[in-house]
Amino acid sequence: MSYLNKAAMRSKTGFWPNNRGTILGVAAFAVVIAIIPFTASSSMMNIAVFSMIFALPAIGLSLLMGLAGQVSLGQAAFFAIGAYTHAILLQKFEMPGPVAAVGGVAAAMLAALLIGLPMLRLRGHYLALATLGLGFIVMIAVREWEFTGRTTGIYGYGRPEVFGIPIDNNGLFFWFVAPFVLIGLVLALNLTRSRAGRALSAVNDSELAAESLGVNTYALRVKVFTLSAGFAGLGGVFYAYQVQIVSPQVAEFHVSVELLLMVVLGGLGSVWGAVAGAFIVELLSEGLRDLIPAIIPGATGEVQLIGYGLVLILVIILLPGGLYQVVKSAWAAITRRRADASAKRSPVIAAADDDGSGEVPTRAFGGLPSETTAGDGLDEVADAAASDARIPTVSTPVAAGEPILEVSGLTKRYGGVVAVDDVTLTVPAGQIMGLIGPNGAGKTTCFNMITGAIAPTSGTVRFLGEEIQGRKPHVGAEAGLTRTFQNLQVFSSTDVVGNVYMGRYRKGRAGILRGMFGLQGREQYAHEEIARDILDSMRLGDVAGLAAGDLPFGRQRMMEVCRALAAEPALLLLDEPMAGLSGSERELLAQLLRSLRDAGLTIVLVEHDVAQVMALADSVAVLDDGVLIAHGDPESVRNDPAVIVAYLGTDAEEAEAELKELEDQS
Ligand SMILES: Nc1ncnc2c1ncn2[C@@H]1O[C@H](COP(=O)(O)OP(=O)(O)OP(=O)(O)O)[C@@H](O)[C@H]1O
Repeated sequence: MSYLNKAAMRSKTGFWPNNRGTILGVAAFAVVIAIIPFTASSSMMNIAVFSMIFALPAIGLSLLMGLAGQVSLGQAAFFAIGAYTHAILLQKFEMPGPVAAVGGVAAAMLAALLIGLPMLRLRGHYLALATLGLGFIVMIAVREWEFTGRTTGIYGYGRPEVFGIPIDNNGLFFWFVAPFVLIGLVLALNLTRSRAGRALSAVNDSELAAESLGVNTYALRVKVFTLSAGFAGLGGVFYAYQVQIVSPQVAEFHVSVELLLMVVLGGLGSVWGAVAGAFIVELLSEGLRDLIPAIIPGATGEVQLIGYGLVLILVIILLPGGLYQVVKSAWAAITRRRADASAKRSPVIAAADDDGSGEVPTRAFGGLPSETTAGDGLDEVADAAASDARIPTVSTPVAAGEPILEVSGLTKRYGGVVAVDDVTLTVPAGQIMGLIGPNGAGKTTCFNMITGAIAPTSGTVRFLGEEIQGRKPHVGAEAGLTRTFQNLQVFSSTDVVGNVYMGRYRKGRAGILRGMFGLQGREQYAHEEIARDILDSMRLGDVAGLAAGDLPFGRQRMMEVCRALAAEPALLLLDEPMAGLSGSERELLAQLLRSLRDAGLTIVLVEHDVAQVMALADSVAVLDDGVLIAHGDPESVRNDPAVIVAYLGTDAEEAEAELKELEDQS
């Protein structure tokens, strides 16, 4: 099910989540929060307060791990920085509570920014290692530094007051912290559904594809890491208030493990899961505190870590998706049962469930079942498409015939292999250029260098007059250079329309803040409409709501083309877009490409179907062993002896006959 809920987006923009289920969930949570202090015992109240406090860093960690795909093993460091800064500002500088609290959150965010700026440039697990290191540094620093009170810590700064009322019991403190958790939860939920949140999910699925649609992955990750630390810092502020003493214990490794456990137990990628995880781990921690000394006499707090470790291992093995997955599966089972029941009642739906599986195709328009295999029913729709296909908007920043892409001396070496050797080419605007060559000729490497997926060994790439070689793919994408991939790069965590919606990224403006405050509903809705229109134009409207990973290969390829077109590119690089398509799908795509070219779009087409390239392209460039051996109009390239020999590895006359035969066959 797509996050993009049209009706909800039409009706609502603003702070509160724009999804009925979420609003109900938040309202129910608010009611539970209101009731707990009246019903819980004093020991349960204590657990509830700490659950609320730790829910804040857990929400932050859930955003970082679930959304941005980055692991932090030192969330406790930011929690501790928040707690210490708050306590120091209160006690040593006698600042008012709210100012000290803002200082605590700001200090945690600043520390994250300083760590994140260098670390998030690196790929892999560097952030996890850096945050682990930071955790130890913070713990040792506060333990050794006179200013932070060494092992004794900071204390004697008094309890908070709200409108003159001292917050001096667990019930009041629970209500004091609860609104912040509730607001934090709503902000985080809004973020997961926002343009920025969806971009982060896309980055998790395929960083290359997301970058190629204009997503600056580095900047987004730094922002989410900083935001995540802000949540941790706020948790630290409340912790300092609640325990009334901030000592080095707060920065210990086991606090980071506890937070990690909350997020994993709740379910990575689910903000609700992080909050539920906080309650469960606090209960578990209380249970282990009693259980472990009973099993192992004389056991200390360190042994409790073993308990956490065991639970973490068990969850990863038995419940890799955490509680979130359990709830999701249960909900899916309930809705399936409901669908079964209504199918029995409705003869129309029963007829649609023709395989008797009980699974009725979703969004089945125009009589096509949604899970068609490549080619099923497409012959007719391809014919229909010939007359009524709507053309996605294209941008035409330069006049037809003017150079839009200039590649000069482009070279890529991998050790002794020269994948691309001194290629110089100019692509004029408003034309289709075919880039062909035998396997391993260097076509994809050329695309990768032009788009920034890899840096050239030497040479320049100018797009719209700007040199972009060696820059990250989002730089070219922002300027209107979009591509598809030979090896499909599907955003499998979302549905088909969600994939194409991501193509609209460069046309959107809403950032993380607007996303968190839900101030982008209209923009999101408009982009979803465009995404659906593009899917319709490629006859994929019937599968818009399906999980992208469930589509047959050919339709995934078409979806990638739709996604690239959604970006309204000025230059579109297509890497073997016809591979795996049925005959009718190829025809539909060829037709679309012609129409797009006529509308002003410049296209570079890498394709093994030589006949299609010759029929479609205004000019053809031929690579062989990384060297550009021919470039010109299709007819002259077709008859170029060097091309014939390179392609077929035989003498020119024989090769020409073979080529003709191949073309006839295809
Ligand atoms: N990362 C890499 N490391 C080493 N060699 C590479 C790397 N990537 C590509 N190559 C080599 O560079 C050459 C060009 O590869 P490339 O994938 O660009 O060719 P291609 O024309 O796209 O081929 P195909 O039509 O089969 O997709 C090949 O010899 C390939 O083995």
